[in-house]
Amino acid sequence: MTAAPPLRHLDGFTPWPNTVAERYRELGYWRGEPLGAMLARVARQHPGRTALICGKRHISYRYLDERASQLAAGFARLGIAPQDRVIVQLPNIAEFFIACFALFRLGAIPVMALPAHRSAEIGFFAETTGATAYVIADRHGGFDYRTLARDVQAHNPALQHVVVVGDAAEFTDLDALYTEPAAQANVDASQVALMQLSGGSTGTPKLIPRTHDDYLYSVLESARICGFDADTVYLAALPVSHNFPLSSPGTLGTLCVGGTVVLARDPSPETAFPLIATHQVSVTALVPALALLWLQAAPQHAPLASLRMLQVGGARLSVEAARKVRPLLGCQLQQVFGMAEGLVNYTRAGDPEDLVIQTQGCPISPHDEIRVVDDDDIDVPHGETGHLLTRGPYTIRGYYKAAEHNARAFTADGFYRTGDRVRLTPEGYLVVEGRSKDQINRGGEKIAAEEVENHLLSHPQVRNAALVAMPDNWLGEKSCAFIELTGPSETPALRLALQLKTHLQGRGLAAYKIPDHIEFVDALPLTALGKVSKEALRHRLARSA
Ligand SMILES: O=C(O)c1cccc(O)c1O
Repeated sequence: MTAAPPLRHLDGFTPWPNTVAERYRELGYWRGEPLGAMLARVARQHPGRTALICGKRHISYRYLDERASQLAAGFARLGIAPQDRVIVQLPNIAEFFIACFALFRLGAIPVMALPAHRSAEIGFFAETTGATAYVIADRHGGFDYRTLARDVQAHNPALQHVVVVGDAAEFTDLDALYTEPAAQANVDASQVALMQLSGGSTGTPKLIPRTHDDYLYSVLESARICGFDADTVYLAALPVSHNFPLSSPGTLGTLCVGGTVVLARDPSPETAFPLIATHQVSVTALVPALALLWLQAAPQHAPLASLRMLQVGGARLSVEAARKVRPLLGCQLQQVFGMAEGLVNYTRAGDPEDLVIQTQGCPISPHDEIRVVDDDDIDVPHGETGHLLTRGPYTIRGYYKAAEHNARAFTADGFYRTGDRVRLTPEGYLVVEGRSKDQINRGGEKIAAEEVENHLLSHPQVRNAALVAMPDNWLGEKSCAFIELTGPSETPALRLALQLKTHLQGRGLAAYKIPDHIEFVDALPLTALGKVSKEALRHRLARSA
């Protein structure tokens, strides 16, 4: 016998301090079970049960487990090795799970891109992670991802393999990769399993490394808190790579207890309601904007009799909308306040109606540490509003390869500065009152203001730009860019605004980040310190609304 080599963490990953990690293990939170092994275990328990429903395909646990192993062997043959990063950008189809579990089994690391991402985002992920492969569907939502892959590959020679579900063109056909499984890799559960994406507030997106141990703990505990079991039928309506539908408890939370995941191609009532009826869906998750759409559509449709619970998260749900969930959809509401960096809060079954409607729930774990502080990091009295700081068994200690940013985003003793402003109720539930980070939450899609401003500044006619949130009845917030030009322009404002949007598109920015509204100003208002006053700009928007 040779001794196991000493554990080496991925470069750019910040581990928990050893003593803290030991405590999480002693408590049984970190089980040492990699995500790939979790699937194998559930498949042994429930081989014949349906794991996934994707269109007409019903995929059993046995089949999912086999396909994941076969694809892992195929990925290994391509040369994908443990800890290699692989960008996964797939719609809600079964291959997302087969590919992710294949990578988990190899100890390779899926980077969870969203279908909406374009060359600016994917190029950044490729560059930052040094990914060697990129998994896409040929087309989805009227967009050809192979075109995007060509573009990204041309700029990132390390990205050797593009693996395609569907018509592969010159690339590798995912279906051709299934191979007889070889010996399984030995995956250490304390290693990075996947990378999630931060909504962020900085000039470039941030990547969030999550380990098998911490992610599975959050998923298993979420499943327990939310009452998921083998009879749960979960409808994945939101994009499955997003942290909420992936892990809170989401699709992984369903799969870890032997339930069934129904995949919806899109979250519209027209698509989702028939799926709920046909497959007797018992629970699903939405962002508030979609919940409003469902509430509006419900009276025109047959009752969603099987639906037991609707989870709403990603942005603040209004009290008025929250009150309508039971009368109009006939199910229980659960508020979910979470973040891909870790901390997730749920309202609980059996909570008084008021807590469910008025709060965003309480943390998963008794070992989630919560602080509510003022601008000087001093704790405010219980019940007062302040900045939310947190650390715990599934909250990261650092973004991937971001030492400089990490020094600001975390306290010296490892608390993550969430950028959310909250207060605690007497019961210890959180109420989100706002945020201190420079971000726009557009119906659950987070936009980092600085990122968009940088892209705007690349236009030759733009001297300065400021992106701020604009209240919107439907999405909660939309984005408005205030622009100071380099000089007088001959072009009419409307035409210039369109040119700026086209410019951003041309830079490969995801559509949700393109400003909804553009206003030209002679000079951006400044604070006493000479910084652009976003406060003044927001005021201006409120006045003109
Ligand atoms: O990122 C989020 O908004 C989010 C919301 C609910 C639950 C989660 O896990 C999340 O990451």
